[in-house]
Amino acid sequence: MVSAPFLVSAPGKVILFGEHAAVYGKPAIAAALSLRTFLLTSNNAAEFSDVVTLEFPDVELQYSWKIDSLPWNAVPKRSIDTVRPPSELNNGLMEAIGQDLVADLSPLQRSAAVAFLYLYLCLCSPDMPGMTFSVRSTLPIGAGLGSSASVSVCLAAALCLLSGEVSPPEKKEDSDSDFNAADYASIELIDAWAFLGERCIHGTPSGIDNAVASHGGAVMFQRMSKGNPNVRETMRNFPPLKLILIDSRQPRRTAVQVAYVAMLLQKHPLVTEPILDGIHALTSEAYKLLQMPKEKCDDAWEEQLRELVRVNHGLLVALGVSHPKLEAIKMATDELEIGETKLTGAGGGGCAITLVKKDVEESRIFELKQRLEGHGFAVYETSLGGFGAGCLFPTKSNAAEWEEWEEKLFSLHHMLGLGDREHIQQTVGVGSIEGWAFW
Ligand SMILES: Nc1ncnc2c1ncn2[C@@H]1O[C@H](COP(=O)(O)OP(=O)(O)O)[C@@H](O)[C@H]1O
Ligand SMILES: C[C@@](O)(CCOP(=O)(O)O)CC(=O)O
Ligand SMILES: [Mg+2]
Repeated sequence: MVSAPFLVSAPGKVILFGEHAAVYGKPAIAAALSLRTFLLTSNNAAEFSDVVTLEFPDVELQYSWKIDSLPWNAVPKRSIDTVRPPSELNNGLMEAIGQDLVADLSPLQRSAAVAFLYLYLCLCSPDMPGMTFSVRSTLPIGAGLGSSASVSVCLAAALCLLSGEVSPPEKKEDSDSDFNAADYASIELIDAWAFLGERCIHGTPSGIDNAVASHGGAVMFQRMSKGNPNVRETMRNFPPLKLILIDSRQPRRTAVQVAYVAMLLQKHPLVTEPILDGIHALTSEAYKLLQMPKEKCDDAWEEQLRELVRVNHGLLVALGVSHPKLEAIKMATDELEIGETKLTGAGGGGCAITLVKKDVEESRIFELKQRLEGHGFAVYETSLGGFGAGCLFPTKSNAAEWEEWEEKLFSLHHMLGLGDREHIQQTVGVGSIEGWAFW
């Protein structure tokens, strides 16, 4: 069991193939992003020792609850012989959280607050001290890069650490080395709790986003039904793909997009099922290609991968989850013959990825960026396949900084004038400062 203050962090993700179909038990391929979410857990001052507080400045949310007014009685009893939480939300607890505890919040804020309350009530106890949970992210929110899962993983990790369900990770040299069984068990547990957070945020997640946000790297993921364990194949020799990530800046919510596909499937099963099967088939082909030894990754290999990107986008358009702005991005990359483009994540807005052709001159990529930025789109430079969830504790060498971080980086009050989210990555970011350890 650890005590505050401490930081946890988890990455966003890019789905390369298979979004939406993943919700229906088809395989999907995704990789962790270098853009991440950070959560600071700190102890409240004495006068606020009876409240638990959320500070989520990215969604302009600040909310406190009196700890003893929370519905502790509605928390389901955990079976003593199962460590992992069930994969379904408990209806009684969801009803007890209901609308009253999160009144006046926008849907964007409410889903995050409900995810927090659900995990807090399940993992903590009324006798814990008053604490503040402050979230900041370098990820765009609601843009298909798994911000919800990275927040859910951060919440699950912090609350599991506080309750003693997991211990801080051993320090490792890099993500692939030094397998540690205790850390593996811990991150599996964090992943399972984070899945429930994702359920609170968008109803029927496949689990791929929280799997990548907790474990990091690149994975092939397949959700299994009837209590069978999900498939999660780590793709170790993931080839270095040249990708451009473009945010249409069109806001949308995953919950709405996923519900739309569910409606289509119910209304036109004979039409929709073959589309999902087509996505399944192309993801399986892409998986084989991405597993090829390096010497076989030639021009023909690259072309096949790009073709699959194009087909995947076409099938997502058929499912009705594109958006005119995503089509404008695709058209620009097609016109400049940069490569093949698909939407990534739930679509309806948010991000697209372009798999760039090998021989494209930098000047054309520059032109593309200018054109896209001219339309108000954001072009992200990021790398794929990094670390999963990790944590950072105060040490002798960083003790002086903690107070400043709490005040200047994570507080809603101080943050409002600050603007630049990249500041957080430079100040406490993974890779920017020493001391992070990953499960
Ligand atoms: N930085 C953040 N602070 C607070 N809540 C966040 C943050 N990022 C994401 N969320 C939560 O995740 C939701 C967005 O998730 P979603 O619609 O799945 O989009 P995506 O995961 O593609 O970004 C928000 O409504 C909010 O509840
Ligand atoms: C549409 C879906 O396949 C991915 C959603 O990702 P995001 O929330 O848009 O980042 C849903 C899921 O797999 O849970
Ligand atoms: Mg999401």
